[in-house]
Amino acid sequence: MAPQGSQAELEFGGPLARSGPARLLGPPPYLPELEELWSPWALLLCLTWLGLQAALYLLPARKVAEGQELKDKSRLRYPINGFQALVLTALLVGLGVSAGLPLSALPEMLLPLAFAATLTAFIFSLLLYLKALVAPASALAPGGNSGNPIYDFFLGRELNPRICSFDFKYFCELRPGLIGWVLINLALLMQEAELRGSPSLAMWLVNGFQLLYVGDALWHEEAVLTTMDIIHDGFGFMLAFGDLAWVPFTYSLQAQFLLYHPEPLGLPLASVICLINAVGYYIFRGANSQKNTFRKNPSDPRVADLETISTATGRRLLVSGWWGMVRHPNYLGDLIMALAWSLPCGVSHLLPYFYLLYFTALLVHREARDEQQCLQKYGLAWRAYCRRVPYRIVPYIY
Ligand SMILES: NC(=O)C1=CN([C@@H]2O[C@H](COP(=O)(O)OP(=O)(O)OC[C@H]3O[C@@H](n4cnc5c(N)ncnc54)[C@H](OP(=O)(O)O)[C@@H]3O)[C@@H](O)[C@H]2O)C=CC1
Ligand SMILES: CC(C)CCC[C@@H](C)[C@H]1CC=C2C3=C(CC[C@@]21C)[C@@]1(C)CC[C@H](O)C[C@@H]1CC3
Repeated sequence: MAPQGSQAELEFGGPLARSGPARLLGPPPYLPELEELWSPWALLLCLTWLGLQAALYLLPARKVAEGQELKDKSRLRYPINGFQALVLTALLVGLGVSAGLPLSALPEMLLPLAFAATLTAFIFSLLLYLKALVAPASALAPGGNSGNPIYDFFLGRELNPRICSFDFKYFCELRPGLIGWVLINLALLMQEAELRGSPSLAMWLVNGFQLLYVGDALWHEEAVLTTMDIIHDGFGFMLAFGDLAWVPFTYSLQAQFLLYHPEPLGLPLASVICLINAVGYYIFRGANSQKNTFRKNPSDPRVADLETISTATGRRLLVSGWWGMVRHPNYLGDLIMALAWSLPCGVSHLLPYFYLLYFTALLVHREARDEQQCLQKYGLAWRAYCRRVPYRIVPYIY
């Protein structure tokens, strides 16, 4: 007869008991069959989600912002209503759940949903590639026009593909993926509550931290207009897949892990993790806001006293404040937050640390690309900045 303790464990873990203890070494317990990946319902759900977010994008916006100047000296206009889309989605989901929408069934569909999102991104990128074949040369991205169809399909030929005022890259960068990510997290939290009686503290922390991150990105939506993704990169498979499939399904890995491997977390450790997230967010937001304020209005009293270097373009570079500490203080804050998102999952497995490792690689690569572009833009002034602020992301280390 099984001991009582193990029966109680089954009651709480229920069907999740199949996942067994988290192991770092050894082969994966099972690999999905092809039939487990494909579901027409998942595709329908994925397209409905995109349709809903597109409809919210088209609603009247509190502000319409102008993008950076393009090759032909024109500027595109972008609606600033991403935060509004997040709030309206939350209201719609809340209404749906109270009317019986089985949100907690979503975690069971993650694999076919991720497959459907990848398929959608692939077909969408093919259409974008075809659209770019008839676009004028001035509309092409500097990097995605090599003539090699596979390379151009991957990196994206057209810089700002649009139909009328609907901007596909700007839409995908922030909305379906980021809002989808917090929705998946919420579904995992709800399923944990159903299975174990209430969500664990670790699950609350991961949900709270990542909701703050997504809310912050949508609140400061205008800042995305100055990122290299919008200004420099074409819209091809890499970004479409990244935005629509990679972000929601891999950025939610910590919450996915916690559902299958509950991690007991005491209040003292939880407080330390909250402090780490708060420090990361403070640096991330402080650095991003300081640069955005300075770029919008260098005489703003919050940045007017900071030391700067002049460049031949007429723009100046900050060399004190956050941007005098390292050359990418915002990346440092982002990485500290990434650590805080993994710590609630304990240290028994590498999977919850996947985001931290991938993100470190992404930011190191991104920093190198940005460095290259700044060197081209600012020449000697950039070299002077690098001498003055020698570290890239982590003071005294890198
Ligand atoms: N979670 C995720 O997956 C990802 C998150 N991110 C986050 O998104 C945010 C935006 O990142 P990203 O677009 O890469 O780059 P940044 O916001 O760091 O912008 C880089 C640009 O800032 C300007 N700049 C650099 N140094 C200075 C200075 N000293 N003074 C004034 N301006 C300066 C330059 O542009 P210019 O001079 O033309 O203004 C440079 O090209 C970051 O917080 C990052 O951590 C980014 C990628 C992925
Ligand atoms: C598929 C590849 C491995 C890489 C794909 C990269 C994309 C996932 C990221 C490229 C730049 C991004 C940015 C963000 C999310 C991830 C992607 C799309 C933010 C929106 C995250 C929130 C921040 O506040 C702003 C970021 C801008 C860049």
